[in-house]
Amino acid sequence: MRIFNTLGRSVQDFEPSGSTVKMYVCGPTVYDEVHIGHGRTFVAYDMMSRYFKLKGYDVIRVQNITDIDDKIIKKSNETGKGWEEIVAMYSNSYLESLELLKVKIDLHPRVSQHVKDIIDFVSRLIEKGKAYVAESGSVYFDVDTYDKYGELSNTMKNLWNQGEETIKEKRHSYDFALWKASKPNEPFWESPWGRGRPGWHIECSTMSTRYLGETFDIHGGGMDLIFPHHENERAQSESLIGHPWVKYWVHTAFITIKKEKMSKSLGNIIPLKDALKEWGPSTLRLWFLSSHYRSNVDFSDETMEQAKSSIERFHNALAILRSVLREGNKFYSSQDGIRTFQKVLTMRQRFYQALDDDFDTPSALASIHDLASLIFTEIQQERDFLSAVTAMDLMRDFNQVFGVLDDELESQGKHMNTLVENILEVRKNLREKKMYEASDLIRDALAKSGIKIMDSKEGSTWRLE
Ligand SMILES: Nc1ncnc2c1ncn2[C@@H]1O[C@H](COP(=O)(O)OP(=O)(O)OP(=O)(O)O)[C@@H](O)[C@H]1O
Ligand SMILES: [Zn+2]
Repeated sequence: MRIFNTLGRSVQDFEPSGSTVKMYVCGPTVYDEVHIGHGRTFVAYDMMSRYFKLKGYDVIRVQNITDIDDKIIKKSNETGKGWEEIVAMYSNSYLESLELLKVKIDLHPRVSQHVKDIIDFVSRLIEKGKAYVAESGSVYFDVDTYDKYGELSNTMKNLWNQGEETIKEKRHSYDFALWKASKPNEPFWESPWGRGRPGWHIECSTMSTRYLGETFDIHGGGMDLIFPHHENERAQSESLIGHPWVKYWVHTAFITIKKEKMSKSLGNIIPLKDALKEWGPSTLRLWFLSSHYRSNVDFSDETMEQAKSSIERFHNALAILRSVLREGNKFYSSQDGIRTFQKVLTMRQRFYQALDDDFDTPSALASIHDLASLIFTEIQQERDFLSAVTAMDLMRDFNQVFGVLDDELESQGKHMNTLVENILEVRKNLREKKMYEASDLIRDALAKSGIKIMDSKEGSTWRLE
């Protein structure tokens, strides 16, 4: 498997640190409704984690909720509602939307519940001489102490201007806040440096390390987060732990509207909740995954309609497969059936190769459209068990990663055994009928897909090559 790593800007072999892939993705700041731009990013990481599972890895996925932030305080002042009320309202709505969208996340840590951990993180950075306390009681990270600064985002720190307000008390204009001294009428927490609240970047360093350990495999978010958010996270985390922190930095491109990023602050959003009501989770997910996660996608009703009709097409194909499997001649295959079976195996290979190549979902989807075409023609006419059972298996794999068909079709990642056992039954049957040529064709087709069959007097066994 290969994956694009923003650190190094290249597609690299994916080698997680163990059998569990550990992922952390930056979640939303809950001061407004999440929109389909967020949804796209969350579904992209969901697709990745589903594919890892299909490949046999365990996955632990953490996505934070930013519930302390300037924008939340601003909204609270504007509306007269307490910040807790705002946070409760929008985080509930966010979690409901994720559930409807079938996005599975193991942990949703909140900043407000980790202030102690954050204070501890900041204190240790101060002890190590990487951060300093300013006159106001704010604490800043001393960027000059981290010599890899700028490596992730290709940014020159000197060009980073954070506004005049805090520059006076900072050693360098590019130092960033780890802890912000509170102003009147702002929520605050007690700390060794006086009353204040965490800066933005420190929350992700603290919570990811707390739940995933000192190194983990994937850190994700939208491309807008590469700088300064992820650059700063990396600087403070590696300064504390003293070794490389994240193996693969993965970033998603945007949903745009009239070519402009969909954004709460620009006011051009389609709330995820509304989109779910209008199109339903399957159409939305398929629409998100119809483009590569690193390409921007402009919203249009037309492409959404296309996604909707693709889902119908897949359901029709499934209905045919189910009827062939119900009434078909079980564990038997004709010459034509074997030829069709070979085609299905080629599509299966294309599907996996596409996803192995930096999660190329558009190409993977193209192979499933080809499969549907094959189901509507050859498989429907031949009604052959072997090709139908193999096609059904590929539809299951597709659904496990894309999550757009019936839930009952979700496979558990281990069903490969059942598929090969079924195919071996077909071969056994053909061999008993002395149809050795057909049986050899099946063996050769499987070998091309990396499944080696070993025949002996006791029967046939198999292994993955
Ligand atoms: N239009 C978009 N398309 C894809 N991903 C997005 C989009 N907008 C935000 N994201 C991603 O969603 C996650 C949560 O975002 P967050 O709440 O921090 O958004 P934000 O950038 O503050 O939102 P906004 O820009 O709408 O104010 C981040 O990983 C962010 O990069
Ligand atoms: Zn973050």
